[in-house]
Amino acid sequence: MPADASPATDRRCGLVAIVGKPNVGKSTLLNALVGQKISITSRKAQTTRHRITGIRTRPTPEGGPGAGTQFVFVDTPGFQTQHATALNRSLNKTVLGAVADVDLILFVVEAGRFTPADAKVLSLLAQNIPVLLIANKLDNIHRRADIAPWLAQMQAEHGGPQQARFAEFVPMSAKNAKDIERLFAICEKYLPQQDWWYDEDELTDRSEKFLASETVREKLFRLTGDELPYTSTVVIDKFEEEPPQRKGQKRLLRIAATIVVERDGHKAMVIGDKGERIKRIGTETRQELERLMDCKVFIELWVKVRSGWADDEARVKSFGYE
Ligand SMILES: Nc1nc2c(ncn2[C@@H]2O[C@H](COP(=O)(O)OP(=O)(O)OP(=O)(O)O)[C@@H](O)[C@H]2O)c(=O)[nH]1
Repeated sequence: MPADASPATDRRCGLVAIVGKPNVGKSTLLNALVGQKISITSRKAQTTRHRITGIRTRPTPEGGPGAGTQFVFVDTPGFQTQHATALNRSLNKTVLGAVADVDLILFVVEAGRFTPADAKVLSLLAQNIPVLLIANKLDNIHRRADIAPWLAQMQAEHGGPQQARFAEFVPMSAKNAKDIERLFAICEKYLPQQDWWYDEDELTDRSEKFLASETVREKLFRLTGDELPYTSTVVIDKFEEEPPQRKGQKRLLRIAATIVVERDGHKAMVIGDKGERIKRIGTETRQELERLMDCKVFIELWVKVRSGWADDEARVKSFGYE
């Protein structure tokens, strides 16, 4: 690096979306790329349209001091759901907005398979953004030679000079550390040269609280489907941290959140039959927060109807931890 060059010129930073039909391995890939702990700060101007699910900053010492690439992974809720309605939901404009102006899209399929559902997801992606075809679960293909004809076919159908839909083809396994390294190296060049938006390793209380409300919100919409209006909100009423009681234990977060809806009907929808749905929202939120923040979580969820029903606020369910 020349002596007068600013470190920022050796930095890259950009938004990456991971999309694909359910069960192709998106969460596994995201976890492998981000690592176990999520580093997140408050929203920055550049990303107000996006919900950040993870950030990974990888220094490149050979580029000089401070050089490296920051990958900012954005959430694509509709693409990530485990339910059959996922594709319908993915048509939602909110979801499409989330991948409309990212720098790179990782389009995940299972190696050796390209189904109509995959084609549907692909058709929803903006044309002007580079898309990498991630042929995941390569370890399930026992003879590597078996994958070659399929890749050749994919190249012919989607990668030819007339139809360069995929910028690159990446056969890999999200469970293989070497493949993840290789994927980083491939992705890097698609992110613009600019300074990082986030500190390399920042994690604040405020951001954890933000992450908690975003996670409840995500589970809420994922588990209620299309019917619940996006005007429903989540308010964090309590966010308290207790240090570990003993060595080797994890800290505990006590969280209370209220889901605010507009109508009684929406409240019933959120609560579900015998409280099943809200219980699931709570359980999935707890599991995800425990994984993301490496702690124990105790979460209480309440549902409130916005218009003058404050007194009717019902404690629906509380969840413990072991
Ligand atoms: N053999 C193998 N299995 C994988 C790989 N990646 C993911 N899986 C498995 O595939 C299943 C689905 O993985 P997820 O990461 O939950 O998939 P997803 O696309 O996030 O699924 P949804 O949340 O339903 O959209 C899990 O059982 C994973 O363990 C891989 O590279 N190889």
